Amino acid sequence: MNTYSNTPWDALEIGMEASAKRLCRAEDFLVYASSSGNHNPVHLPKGDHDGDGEADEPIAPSMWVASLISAVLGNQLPGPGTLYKGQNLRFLGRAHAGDELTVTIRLAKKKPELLAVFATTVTKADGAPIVEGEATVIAPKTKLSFAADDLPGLTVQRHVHFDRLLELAEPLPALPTAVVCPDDPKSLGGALLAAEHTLIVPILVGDEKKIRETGVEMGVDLHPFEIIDAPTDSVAAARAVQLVHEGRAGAVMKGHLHTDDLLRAIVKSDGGLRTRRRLSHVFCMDVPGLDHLLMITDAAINIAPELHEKVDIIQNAIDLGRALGVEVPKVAVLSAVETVNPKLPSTIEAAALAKMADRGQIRGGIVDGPLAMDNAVDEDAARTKGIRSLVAGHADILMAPNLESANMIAKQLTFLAHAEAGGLVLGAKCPVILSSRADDDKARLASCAFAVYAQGDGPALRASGQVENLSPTQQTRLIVERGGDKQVVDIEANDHAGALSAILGRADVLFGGSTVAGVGHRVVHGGTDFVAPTELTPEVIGKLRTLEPLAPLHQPHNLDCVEAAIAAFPDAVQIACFDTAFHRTHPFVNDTFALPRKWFDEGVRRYGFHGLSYEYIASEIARTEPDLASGRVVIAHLGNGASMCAVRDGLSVGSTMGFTALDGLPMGTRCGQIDPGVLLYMMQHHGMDADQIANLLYRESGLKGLSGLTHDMRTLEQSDDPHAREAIDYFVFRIRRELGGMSAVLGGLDALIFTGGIGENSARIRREVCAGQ
Ligand SMILES: Nc1ncnc2c1ncn2[C@@H]1O[C@H](COP(=O)(O)OP(=O)(O)O)[C@@H](O)[C@H]1O
Ligand SMILES: CC(=O)OP(=O)(O)O
Repeated sequence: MNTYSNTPWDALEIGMEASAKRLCRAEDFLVYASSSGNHNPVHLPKGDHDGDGEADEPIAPSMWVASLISAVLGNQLPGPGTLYKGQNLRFLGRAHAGDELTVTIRLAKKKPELLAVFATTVTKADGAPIVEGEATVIAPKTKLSFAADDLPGLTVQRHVHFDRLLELAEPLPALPTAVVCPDDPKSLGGALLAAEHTLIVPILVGDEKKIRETGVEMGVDLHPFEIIDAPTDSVAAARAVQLVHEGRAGAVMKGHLHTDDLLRAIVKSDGGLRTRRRLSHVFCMDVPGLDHLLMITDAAINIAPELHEKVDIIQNAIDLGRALGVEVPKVAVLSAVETVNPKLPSTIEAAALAKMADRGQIRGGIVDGPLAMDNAVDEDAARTKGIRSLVAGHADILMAPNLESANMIAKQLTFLAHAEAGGLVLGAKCPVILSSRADDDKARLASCAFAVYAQGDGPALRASGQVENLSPTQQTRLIVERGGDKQVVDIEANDHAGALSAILGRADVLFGGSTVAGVGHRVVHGGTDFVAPTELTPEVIGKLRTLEPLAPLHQPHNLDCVEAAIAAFPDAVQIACFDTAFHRTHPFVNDTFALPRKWFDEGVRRYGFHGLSYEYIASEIARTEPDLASGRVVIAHLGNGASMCAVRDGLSVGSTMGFTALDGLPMGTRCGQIDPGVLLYMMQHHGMDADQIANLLYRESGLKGLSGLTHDMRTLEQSDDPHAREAIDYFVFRIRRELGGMSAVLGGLDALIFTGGIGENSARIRREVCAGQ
């Protein structure tokens, strides 16, 4: 508590000084406007000072700045008991929100009858004075002190989080949205308002006559909008669902129809928008005074969810939180108390949910419970109760025990704490915007903005491409895909540096006008040192170069590209993501060779590769097949390089590739698993040196070596040559053998997933691998 005491008139001495610093905040200007009644827009956030239609930065009201002088006089010198007699002011400059101001007063004169005259100045951080003047005060006669914290707190009813999200969402691509039955002014107005703010492109689905009549009644022009005539509510809902299937809509918005009618079309098992996730509703609330968004779930759909349903409800909310920019959302599973009590079933479920999250059954956030409302959102309450938790006091998401309690929390916040609420239904193939008749414009816009975030997968892909046939004997080609349009361009390039410069040459055509802020690189080998994405400094590049002998087909080219990209974009941040990193959760038995220990310690171990591919697949499993996220999964990445990975609970527990990307499955030109005795034989009986053996194993073996024809699976599949057939048979045989071994390691198998050029495209290989399984 701040206690101030004064200096009575008798003790004041000429030259005495006091000062205070104060950061100007937009809230201060709002409080001033409210208490003084001065609503001059130049002092208000978002005010338009010059009438050009654009919001200007608010200017601190001069009398508010001057009031800071009175604070120093009243609190410090002379302090409590001081009364103004007069103050003259000269305003020399202006302050804005964000400026730090320093107020200084200096006693210039003492006069009879307790009068004291102070020179007063207010300066900005750069020392420039913005106010100068002189204060004459009646100083206190006797010693006094007071406690500042005795004042009541003030909360300004602003919704800064929504304002910020809307500002950030408006420049994003507008989301094509099927608006179902917008045939009353509220729902049509909400859709048109969101379109005006470039959040959605509405497709109006419903009774066309009624929609047009509503447009006339509201005096709005509906020409720019597509209207799809659907005579009844249920036909309109079904048509909206169809628009999503056709890829024409990325969200559905409820208009003037019963929520049940809309949801019935969405959850329809045949042709609806169901995923394996349960549908749930999330309220996102901007609560005045709270420094972050607060999400509450489920206040609208699941009445009394059971444990497994709560898993989906939490996961939906975490996914939305992440889409809204909360990196690791903190989830408080609420009950009436924060200890597990068998008489309160919600406490037992909360504890189970927290444990499930620890074990990876809920992902992407931190889940803790049971927590009571006070210690979920208030740090002091959590501290007082001695709760040690990353969530307590800081919850982003409140998971309520049931619909009634969630609904009450959300409504209390809206109507008692003046929160603004937007909401979405999640868990379907696309977000469903459910606004309520009570929503104001900001709430409606926020719900649409949430849908834009929920539907966007972070940064948008503007173009992709690859270089093919990088060899002196073939015509090298650059293939670029952009918005469904594919272009194939012949390029002059014999090596990776040439290929990269061809790519960079196109970058300007593709992204003209944009600057490159960052470049992400796949780097195959991270060794023991690099287990997470790492910025590529000269020192890091040096260390990665030492790993080139362990991945001669990849590492040197990866690093050549890094250096070419640094030269092309010197100001961009360059990040390496490692193929080995995902496998660092392997148990020792997978990673070691049965060699003397010193070799393991020196880094001679099974690293495993294709980790970026496996990590992506694992994240997609969690997103699209949550039931499998904690399952036993084998992923077969079958491309020119080929390997398999055993995944349990989303983590790699084994890989067929080893110290180098040679081991395991046979590949396009690599041998895969081989008896090391073969290499000794080659050295001892054929006099082959390391380079010759490396060339044989990396470039002349695998499908190419066995078939004697080509490394390319497409050509082998079309060939009648028996050696081609045998090469494919060997490929399939080794995959099946590894699959058996991995299933044993996992203690069973819940799913086998294929990826890579062969895995994705060759139905024949998939069929032969799975035959009889
Ligand atoms: N339709 C297809 N049928 C069979 N194999 C295919 C098909 N399309 C691509 N492939 C094979 O995929 C392999 C290349 O896989 P890919 O993952 O693109 O390569 P990389 O490992 O070099 O990234 C080649 O053997 C190619 O023949
Ligand atoms: C590690 C590896 O083999 O990679 P790729 O499949 O790209 O050759």
